[in-house]
Amino acid sequence: MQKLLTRVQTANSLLCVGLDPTGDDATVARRLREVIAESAPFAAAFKPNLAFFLSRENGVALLQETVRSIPADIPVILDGKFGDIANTAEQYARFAYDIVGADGVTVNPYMGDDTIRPFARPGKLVFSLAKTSNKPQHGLQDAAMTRGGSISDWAARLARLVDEEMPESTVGLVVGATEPATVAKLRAACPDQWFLVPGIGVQGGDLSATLQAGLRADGSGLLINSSRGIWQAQDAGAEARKLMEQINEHRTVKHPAHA
Ligand SMILES: O=c1ccn([C@@H]2O[C@H](COP(=O)(O)O)[C@@H](O)[C@H]2O)c(=O)[nH]1
Repeated sequence: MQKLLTRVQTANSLLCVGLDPTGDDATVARRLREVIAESAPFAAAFKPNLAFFLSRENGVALLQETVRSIPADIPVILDGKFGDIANTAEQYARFAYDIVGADGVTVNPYMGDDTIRPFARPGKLVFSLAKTSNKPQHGLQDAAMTRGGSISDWAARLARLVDEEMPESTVGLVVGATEPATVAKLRAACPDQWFLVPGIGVQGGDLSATLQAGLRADGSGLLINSSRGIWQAQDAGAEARKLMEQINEHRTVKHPAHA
């Protein structure tokens, strides 16, 4: 957590650079190096998506090499959406933290509290799926997560669980930029938590509305992810800088004290 806070401050950025590498092996290795080097100055965090590495031979080695090549002061969140019973989750946690060297993970809380607990190690960042960006598919998700009340009740319950049982780690939420109204509800329910926000760019999320809905009073608390938008750009550095600046404009407008 401290690593994230320090990085957000020194880079003055809330941009999370997603690494979803596509292409043949030689292209991918070169492009990963380019994207990381060019976008690092503007990145608050990097988010490699596990699926894009596991789908290649030597994917784990490529992931380890990728994480090693990211500057040590920039947090790496392994997007694995891990979600299984406790003893299995323990194995995933070992993989993410000890084998890959990630600073944080995404988890899928569908199976219950014990899917999250093994990831809650001191200093690690755990982002639990809350409301995902794939809007048309929300029927099942809503049915599961709002069974006992609203999505805000669900988020408040998670925040309580974390406070009481996992105080040594930081648990945030994954909330899609495709539904800014839900971002606002979740921010009201969880005023202090960090939100990891995918869904801008190709998925059509509304960056401006999401920032207005989700920025905390201190102008922080969101990590806005872009994967394909940066990976596919002619100039990954220019794209990352542009996004970082767009995000910061909103921080300035909403929170003049943080200009
Ligand atoms: O709700 C979610 C949770 C995770 N993702 C992941 O984020 C990136 C988004 O990629 P873009 O190319 O910027 O659309 C990708 O790795 C997803 O698996 C998400 O999109 N929505």
